[in-house]
Amino acid sequence: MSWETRFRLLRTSDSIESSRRDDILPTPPLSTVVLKSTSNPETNAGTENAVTVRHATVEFGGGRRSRDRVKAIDNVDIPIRAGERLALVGQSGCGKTTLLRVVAGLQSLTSGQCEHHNPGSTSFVFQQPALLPWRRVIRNVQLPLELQSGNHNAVSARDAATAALKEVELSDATRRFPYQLSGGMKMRVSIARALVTRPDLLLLDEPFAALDDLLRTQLGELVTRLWRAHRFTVVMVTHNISEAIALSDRICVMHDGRISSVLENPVTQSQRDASVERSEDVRRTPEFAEFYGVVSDQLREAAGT
Ligand SMILES: Nc1ncnc2c1ncn2[C@@H]1O[C@H](COP(=O)(O)OP(=O)(O)OP(=O)(O)O)[C@@H](O)[C@H]1O
Repeated sequence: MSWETRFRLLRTSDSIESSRRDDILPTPPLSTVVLKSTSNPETNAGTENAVTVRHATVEFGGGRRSRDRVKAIDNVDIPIRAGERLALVGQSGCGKTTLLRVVAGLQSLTSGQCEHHNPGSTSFVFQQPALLPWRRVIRNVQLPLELQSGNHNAVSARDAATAALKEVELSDATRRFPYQLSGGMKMRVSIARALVTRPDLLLLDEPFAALDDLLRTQLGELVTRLWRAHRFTVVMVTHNISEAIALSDRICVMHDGRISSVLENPVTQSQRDASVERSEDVRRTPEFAEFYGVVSDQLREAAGT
């Protein structure tokens, strides 16, 4: 089955399919997933939500033996506002990645709904950049557009890839192969590849976890700059509280498959329209320290420690 066909098979779980998408796409090797979206004015009335997750439950494994079944997420309700940056935090195994995969349309639900309200595309950035080693940087970035159009030599795709690489400050590396790049450069290529389709929704699954602190901060600032420029909706999984505070508008604390609290982030809200570029400046503010304490307390409370 060609990648193009596989991508067409992926779609949002408006009415949830029972077929396992995992069977279609065992480990997505690309960071970009294009989704068809639905628009339902009734369910989005009076709101500006990009996605609404309702009573979402995902159960894995066990067959008929209920004791072997795992509820990765359990009756989760979360509206994701258009243009916001939502961070998912919580202990390992609490269901963050599963929820993100549900939003991406990569994970079918056992029950409940995930509805995308606005037409547009969704891009996914994984922890591993997963670049195709035989393709030069520019052709890696072009790939989602080629898959969308079926045209492998479109000048427009090359132009869009060139522009996306400029945005991530990699104009000098367009002709290189992935093996010629550092870890941070590979991640920037992955971000450029995610942005080249001009997504409405950007999903990040611990994208910087494998990188050192400085690089992590710089890439976080890059994502903030890109978000300011394009105002797409961002949902990000992270284990790092500082990163969640620096890069989100709301923080969703999860525990044991459930959402235990959703916190409005006062730090980025006060900085939202200010031109604070260096996240170190944000991290030094008293608001940051105070909110860090609030998020830590919520995580501890959720875990009962
Ligand atoms: N494909 C699967 N088959 C069986 N169980 C799964 C599968 N995927 C996830 N799980 C289980 O579902 C639960 C939630 O997993 P998930 O990966 O969503 O957690 P997480 O919060 O992202 O964890 P981490 O922070 O360690 O990445 C865990 O108990 C996990 O073992």
